[in-house]
Parts: sequence; structure tokens; C-alpha cells
Amino acid sequence: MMENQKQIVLLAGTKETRIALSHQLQSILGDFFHIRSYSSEEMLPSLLENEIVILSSYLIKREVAHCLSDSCKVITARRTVNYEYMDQLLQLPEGTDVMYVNDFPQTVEQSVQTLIHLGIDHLNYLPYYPGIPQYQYADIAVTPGEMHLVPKEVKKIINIGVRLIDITTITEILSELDVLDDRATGISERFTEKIIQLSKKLALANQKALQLNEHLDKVLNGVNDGILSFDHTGKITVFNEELENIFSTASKQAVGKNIRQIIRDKELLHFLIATENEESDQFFTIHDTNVMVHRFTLPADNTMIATFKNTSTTISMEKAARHELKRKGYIGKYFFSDIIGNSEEIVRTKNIAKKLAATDLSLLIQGESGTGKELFASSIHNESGRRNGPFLAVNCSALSEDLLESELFGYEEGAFTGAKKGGKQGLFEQAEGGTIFLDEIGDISVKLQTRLLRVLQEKELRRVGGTRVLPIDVRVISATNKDLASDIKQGLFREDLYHRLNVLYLKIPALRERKGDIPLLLNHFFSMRSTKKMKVDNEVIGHLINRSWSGNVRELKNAIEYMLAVCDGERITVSDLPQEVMRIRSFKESLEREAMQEIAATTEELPLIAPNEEATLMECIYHNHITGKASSRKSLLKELESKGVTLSEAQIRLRLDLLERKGYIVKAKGRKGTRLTESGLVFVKSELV
Ligand SMILES: Nc1ncnc2c1ncn2[C@@H]1O[C@H](COP(=O)(O)OP(=O)(O)OP(=O)(O)O)[C@@H](O)[C@H]1O
Repeated sequence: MMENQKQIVLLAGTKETRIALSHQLQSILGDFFHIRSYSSEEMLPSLLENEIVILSSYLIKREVAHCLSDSCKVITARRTVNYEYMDQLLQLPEGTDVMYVNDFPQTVEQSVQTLIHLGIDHLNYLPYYPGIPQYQYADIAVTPGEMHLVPKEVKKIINIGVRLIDITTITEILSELDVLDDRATGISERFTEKIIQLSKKLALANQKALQLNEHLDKVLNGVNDGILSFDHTGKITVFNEELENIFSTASKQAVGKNIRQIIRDKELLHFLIATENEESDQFFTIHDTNVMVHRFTLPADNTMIATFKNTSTTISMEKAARHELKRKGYIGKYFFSDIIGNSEEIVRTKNIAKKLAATDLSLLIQGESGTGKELFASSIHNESGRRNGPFLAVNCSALSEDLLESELFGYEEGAFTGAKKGGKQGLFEQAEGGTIFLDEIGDISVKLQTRLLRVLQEKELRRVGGTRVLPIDVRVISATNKDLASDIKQGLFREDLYHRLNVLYLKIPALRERKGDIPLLLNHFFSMRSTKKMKVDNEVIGHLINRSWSGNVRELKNAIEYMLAVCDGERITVSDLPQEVMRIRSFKESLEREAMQEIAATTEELPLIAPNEEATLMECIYHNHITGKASSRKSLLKELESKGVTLSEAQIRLRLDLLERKGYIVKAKGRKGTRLTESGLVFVKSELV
């Protein structure tokens, strides 16, 4: 200590205040003055004379009066909050409730005023001091070092430290000591240093917030959808670039305005400001742009958010996505409109399939080979909610067990010799969000059945040789031409897997059960091959209709391809028929034993109708058709009898049912009676006339 160094005495109420203030004085004035400090809580000095005494607050005046003689110069400190801790308050969101805790009502009042003056006015200060008659509780308490006064229930305490002596008091001390001029600059610089530090912190935080805002802006403007948000008063807070395009309104004009000033469409406005909290979607046309608007609320801050999806852009994006899937071959090529046929059987099957498409459940399709199982699977996918996802078809009988396993479930690097570096995604992973079609499911090994069952049960899979569990979201449509129920009995197929696959069931009729569709299919396959109208001899159609088609539509398609290849390019005659079709030469010849056997072997699901009965019945109906008479069961009974065929009315009804299922006739009630269809006419013309 220098000789003659001037002295300052600090008197405080508590030890904590004494330490904080003497520390402050020391750091600002310590180089020039000697500072002694006392607190009434610890021990006060004996009578002070000729000293410059600083009181920490006017509240302690009485307590310390006995230590002060008249010769002392007493300065009561004005105190201000400690800037060093202010950033903790600045981090709290706007409008947060905080309890301000201090020892006396006056100090609470003063400090809150100071904070508000300092610009820390974004908080809702609720006063608290010991003995306050009534107070409002908040989870957060702010206190200048008076931690022990904070009510126990408070969850978080922000200690902003003991309030410090303000600059005006420091100036007063300096002038009292008569050193204002020479040292004031340096001293006030030290004082303001802390404030500068805080401003720096704030500037930095501000800069970060700005960066974050810019980043958010980029994100909001980078998306293809319009994004709008507004608060509970209707004030718009976000209006991104895409919305500028949709509404032809600049974001600058919209943000801060009330939504009612910007959105003129009453229906849209009504939809956006609807009070119910539920999310909802609605379609609107805004300035010729079709948009799907999705709205939801953020209950925490009572904000409404709406996204505007431009449907034409979305459709073209979906097209692009489909194009990409198509490039990979992961697309369902067929739609219900590609399934040709108007027989009762096929129409009913299509109607059921459309209903099944609306669900997301596993489906087992059963049908003979070539009946169009893949056609149905693809159409169901394309009509389902997964239509924009991939459609992958796998023929389970085409691959060896190991290959099928790694194709379906993928493998990790090093799973087996020859495994690709980095492993490989399986078809299940690639079908994510879409549908996988497992054809010939009855042919998979028991080991793969077990694996598949696990995937279906847990909706997650593990690649071959892997430990990672990957969640999957894939609809499984499987198909079989086998009788899986009998495979289960023989222990060849797991019953539990069968039930998983067979949640929904669809049976595709064989072609011979809907022969009426043959002429339509014929035209369809012709038009697929050439634009030229082909003439087809009736006799050819008769042959095609008479065949039992054990290979179903695929076999018919192949036969048609064959005929197109061998015909003269304009007309198809009997000589163009493939040999196997010619095996049944004509309907009458089909009574020959070999042909009879074939029909019997392939039509077991349809009750048999003796060919002579069928022919005679058709003849009678045809006769009535050309003479304009109605074919009632009674009239047919008589006509058949006259031709030597004796059948009861019930037997006739059964046979008419069968002819209808084949697509040859349509039964109608009343006077019209039974009528011939086009296929029926073709049948009659080629076989009977
Ligand atoms: N109703 C139909 N309309 C048009 N084409 C059809 C119809 N049914 C089947 N096809 C065609 O027949 C062929 C065989 O169909 P698909 O492959 O779907 O049969 P599948 O029952 O899955 O056969 P498999 O049991 O051999 O797997 C395909 O070329 C398909 O386009």
C-alpha cells in the first residue's frame, strides 16, 4: 500500500453483498485507493472518523448509524443489476413468467424497473419477497444472489448475482476523492468493460439467431410446397416463396399482416382459421392453381400452419418418380382396365379385387397357371394407397433356395463367398412403401417360409449374414396355383404362414369357366399386335371356344400369337390354328373319346353338362332367338323333348346357369326369357348351323 493512499470504507448488510461490492470496488478503484469493508451480518467497525464511507443501500442506514461520526463523508450506493449474468435472462423466450425474488418489496421493485430499463423487458416479472401477502407462482425464479429466499416449489433458479454499484455512484466517489479528472477515463472504461462484454455476447447471440433465421428461410423457400403460419390473432409469421407464386403476393407484404387482409377467398380463409385442432385437408383452386391445403396447429405456441401442395407439380413429380421406378422395372404394369372380359365370373372377380385394393392387408391369389394372377396383383397395387410406391414381382419357383433368400432379404458384406462389397439390398427393402408380389409361393422351402413368416409378423428384417434389424413397410400379395391346404396337411407348407398370407383371398376363374370372354380376348390380343383389322373365320372362333385351355389366357395368347405369325396377314382361317387347338376338330367330333376325356379332366370344377344336351339346348335357344320367341324353361322343356332330350325344369335351370357362366347366354326374368350373347351366337354358328 502506498503512503498517503486514500481510503474508502464499504458498509454492507450481508456478507455476500460486502464481498461482491468490495470485489467490484477493488477491480475498479483498487489501484488507487485502499478499500476496507464490513457487514452488519458479520462485524461492524467501531466509530469511523474522517472516512469516505459507502453504504451498500439506504436500507442499512439505521443499522450502521452508530459507526458513523459527523466527520465522515457518507455516500449511499445506487445499485444496478450485474450485466455479467444478463444473457441467462435474454435466453428465455418472450413472455416467460418469472418470479423476481429479493429481500424487500423496494429492492424487488427497483430491480425489476432496472431490468426493464435495460431492455430486458421480454419477461413477465412476478414480484416475490419474504412475507409477501399474495403472489403469483412461476416455475422460474430470478434473484440477485438471494437463493435462500426462493420458494421451494420453484423448478429453476436464475441467479443474476448481487446488484452492483452503478456508474453514477462511482463518479460521486471519484469526485469526493477529488480524482475525477485525471483517473475518471480509465476507471469508467473498466466499468463499461463488463457492459461491452455483455453487448458482445448479445451481438454474437443475435448473429447466431440471424444465421439460424437465414437458414430457416432457405429451408422454407427451398421446399416445393407453399408454407403459411399465423398466430392466434391471425398475424402472418411465415409466408414462403412458393406461396408468393400461388397468391401473387410478396412475402414482405404478407408477413406481419392479418391473414384476412391477404387471403380473400372466403372458403379458404374459413378453412384456415377453423377453430378445431384436428389436422385436415381440402382442395382449392387459387388463381388457376390447383392446390391441396393441409392445416394443423402447434398447440404449444397457438400457431396455425398450412401447407399448400400444387397438385399439378405433385402429379408431375409423381410421374417422375414412377418413371424412375419404371426404369428399374419396379412398377406394376397392369391396371384393372387391362383385365379383359365381361363374363359374370371375371366381372365379379374384378369387383372383389377392387374392394381388396382399398385395404392394406396381405392377400393370397389362387388360380391356375396363366389365369392372370400377376395381372390382378399389379392392378390391385395400382389401385391401392401404395400406387406411387414400387411394385416388385418375384417368381419364387424360378430361383434356388439360397439365391431366393438373398434376393428377397438382401445380404451384408462378407455374408458368403462372392457376396458383393457393401452388401446388397433385398427385394423387400427395395419394395419399401410399395407391394411385393410373391408368385408361386407354394414352392418356397420350409426354411424360407420360416424367415418370411418372421418378416410378416415383425414387419422388420435382417439381411443374410447381418445383425442390423431394418423396419419394412411392404404389402405382400402372394399367388399360387397349388392347393396349399393339402400342402399344409402334408407338412409341406406352414399353416401359420398360410394364415398370414391369406388374410384376404382372391380366386381367379379358369378360362374355361368364362369362355364367353374368348372373343373379347381374341380382339384384345390382335389389337395389341397390329392396328390392322383382322378377319377371323367363325370356325376358328368355334375351335378356340371349344378348347378347354388348361394353360388359360397365357395359352390362348400364345395360340393367337402363333396364328398371327402364320396367317396371310389379313384373314385367319382354320389352317392357321396351332395343332393342339385343332386336336378337338369340331364340337360334334369332340364327342370322340379323347376329346371327351380332356373336357372331363379340365372342367372338374364346373358340373358337367353332356355335350349333346348343351348342343341341343343351344340349338333351341338359337331357334327361338331367330324366330323372336322367348326361351322360357317351360318352352325349352317341350322343345328339348321334341328333339329327344328329356330334362326336368330344374335340370334345365342348372344347365342354363352353366351356359350363362360360360358367357353364351344371358338369363332375364319375365317375357324376354333367355337370350343369346355374341359368344353364344359364335358358338352356335360354328358348331351347329
Ligand atoms: N383377363 C385378362 N385380360 C388380358 N390379358 C390377360 C388376362 N389374363 C391373363 N392375361 C395375360 O395372360 C398372360 C398370363 O398372365 P399372368 O402372368 O398374370 O398369369 P399368372 O396367373 O400370374 O400365371 P402364372 O401362374 O404362370 O404365374 C399375361 O400375358 C397376361 O397379360
